[in-house]
Amino acid sequence: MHCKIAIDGPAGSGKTTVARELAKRLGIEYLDTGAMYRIVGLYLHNCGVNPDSTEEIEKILNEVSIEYKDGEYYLNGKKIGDEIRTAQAGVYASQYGASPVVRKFLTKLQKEICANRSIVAEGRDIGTVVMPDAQVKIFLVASPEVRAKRRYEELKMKGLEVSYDELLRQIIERDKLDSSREIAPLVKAEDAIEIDSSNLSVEEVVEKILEIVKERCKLTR
Ligand SMILES: Nc1ncnc2c1ncn2[C@@H]1O[C@H](COP(=O)(O)OP(=O)(O)O)[C@@H](O)[C@H]1O
Ligand SMILES: Nc1ccn([C@@H]2O[C@H](COP(=O)(O)OP(=O)(O)O)[C@@H](O)[C@H]2O)c(=O)n1
Repeated sequence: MHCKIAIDGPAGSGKTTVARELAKRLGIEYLDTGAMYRIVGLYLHNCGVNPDSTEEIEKILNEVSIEYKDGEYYLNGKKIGDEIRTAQAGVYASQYGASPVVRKFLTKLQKEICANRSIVAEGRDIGTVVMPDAQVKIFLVASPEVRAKRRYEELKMKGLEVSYDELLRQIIERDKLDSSREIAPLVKAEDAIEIDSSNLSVEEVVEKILEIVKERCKLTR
């Protein structure tokens, strides 16, 4: 039986770090759905598409192909790099991620990737929309200040010029956008287990989730 693990939560709560480590230890696939929203958001922004225009978005997405191979993403055959990891790309992902057309396009792809395999998928609507039948659903949270500090350290390490205050403002704005949008909002799934990582190390979060996985997925590792 496949083991499906959904990790949802706001920006900087630790989803990517924890999901990657879990997938590695369990020897199963991993999917970062946020990267897909960043790819589409950045592309639509660069095409000058109005986030509110369904027609314009539909027209562009009809000519877009996104592939996911061995943990790498390709947009129209071109491998995606760190250009999607900027704070601004996260803002575009949020802006265009509120469009029903973008969500339909990406959710279909995400469901195809998650089908018929054990996988750890992370994002905002995995436990509610992409993998509602996941045996393990985690809602990973942390205070906005802790999340902004983590994102600040992360981007600084990448050599990017960032301001903590600006990151905090963007994180609070994205939280609001993500949780208040009409379609597939960031909400805790009824059967999700909430974990606050504000005062936990990565290892402590991973261990907590592994315990739940072993119980629900009957995995030995
Ligand atoms: N529990 C934690 N304690 C300290 N730092 C963390 C923790 N979880 C994640 N981080 C760090 O915070 C930054 C953001 O984590 P990330 O996994 O990208 O969050 P998300 O995917 O939820 O946006 C990364 O640099 C990561 O190493
Ligand atoms: N399943 C998902 C994943 C991301 N997103 C959107 O994409 C944005 C960027 O997602 P991300 O996971 O890369 O962002 P971080 O949490 O890493 O900052 C989020 O703020 C959401 O607006 C979404 O709507 N649904």
